[in-house]
Amino acid sequence: MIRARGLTRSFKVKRERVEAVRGLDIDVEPGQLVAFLGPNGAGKSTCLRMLTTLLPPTSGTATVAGCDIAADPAGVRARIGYVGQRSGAGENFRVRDELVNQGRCYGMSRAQARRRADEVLETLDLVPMARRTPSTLSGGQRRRLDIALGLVHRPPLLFLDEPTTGLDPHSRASVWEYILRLREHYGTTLFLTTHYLEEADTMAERVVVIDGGRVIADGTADRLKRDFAGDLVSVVSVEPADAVDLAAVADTAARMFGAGQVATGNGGRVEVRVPRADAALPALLRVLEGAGVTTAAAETARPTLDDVFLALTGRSLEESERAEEAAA
Ligand SMILES: Nc1ncnc2c1ncn2[C@@H]1O[C@H](COP(=O)(O)OP(=O)(O)OP(=O)(O)O)[C@@H](O)[C@H]1O
Repeated sequence: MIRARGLTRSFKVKRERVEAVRGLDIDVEPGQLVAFLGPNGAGKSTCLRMLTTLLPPTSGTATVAGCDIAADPAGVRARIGYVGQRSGAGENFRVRDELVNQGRCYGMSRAQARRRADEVLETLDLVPMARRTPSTLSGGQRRRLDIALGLVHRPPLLFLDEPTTGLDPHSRASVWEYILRLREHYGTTLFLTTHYLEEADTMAERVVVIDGGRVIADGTADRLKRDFAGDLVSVVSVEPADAVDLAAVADTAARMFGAGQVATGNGGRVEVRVPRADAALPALLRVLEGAGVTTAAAETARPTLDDVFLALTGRSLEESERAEEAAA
């Protein structure tokens, strides 16, 4: 459904050159739900805008829904839907008329466009809002209208740029319900961007992590966690922090388990990342006991996609988002 090779885009800002996307290679099979995950400015929207023909690449090639983005952009546009970050709906027409107008833009007859508008209103549970103007809708309803607008011409492939950003948790869950429904009922291929880690984790079958314009990881959330993060085992000793050499204990543990990350911290805490916590915890406790450390508490945690991002980049995606929000 999508095949991109070496897709690159740079911008000139004043005298500086911004490399927004640096050589994107990606293949997406029909029916897949792919989440593009990355921090602000990673290059997600620029990738989407190139794949949807809204922005020409500086170099590279891509075929989307069977059409080449450079040679046949009209063919691409006829076969895809695109829901951008900003709402595509106007303010003057009623919801149903917006959808009918959209159908007409895609060359449908008035009767066809009306029929199709009614179908998408039904699919996205917008029938009660059909006679209202978009400005009277809630954030979540409006987002559903945006998705409906992207679906009027029955595209087999739908791009969504941050479909849930700015929505409250209830509306986010509802938008996801409709996204998943599209896939289940119509087999729509879905390619979306998000910076919500839990969404990418629980909803997408494939997560493509992008940072600094480059894909740095690509796979199922479970696979990425297994390959790049591992389970976290934390053990707290009862000894005062300086009574035992916890760093030496942690080093021993790391050698035993091939641990990815080891940390010893305040309050006599030893943390190791291991492929399997259930196997490592008893052995770690034995190592600690052998070193004369009495354990007060031990716990294990499955990794998150933020742990994957941290392992790959040395930065926490969640923390960088919080810092940006605080600065804004
Ligand atoms: N039209 C433009 N002119 C100049 N620079 C741009 C333009 N569009 C994007 N950029 C720059 O390209 C880089 C990637 O931006 P992009 O919008 O693709 O990131 P993103 O991952 O979608 O971020 P966000 O999550 O904030 O939407 C950023 O450094 C951005 O400032």
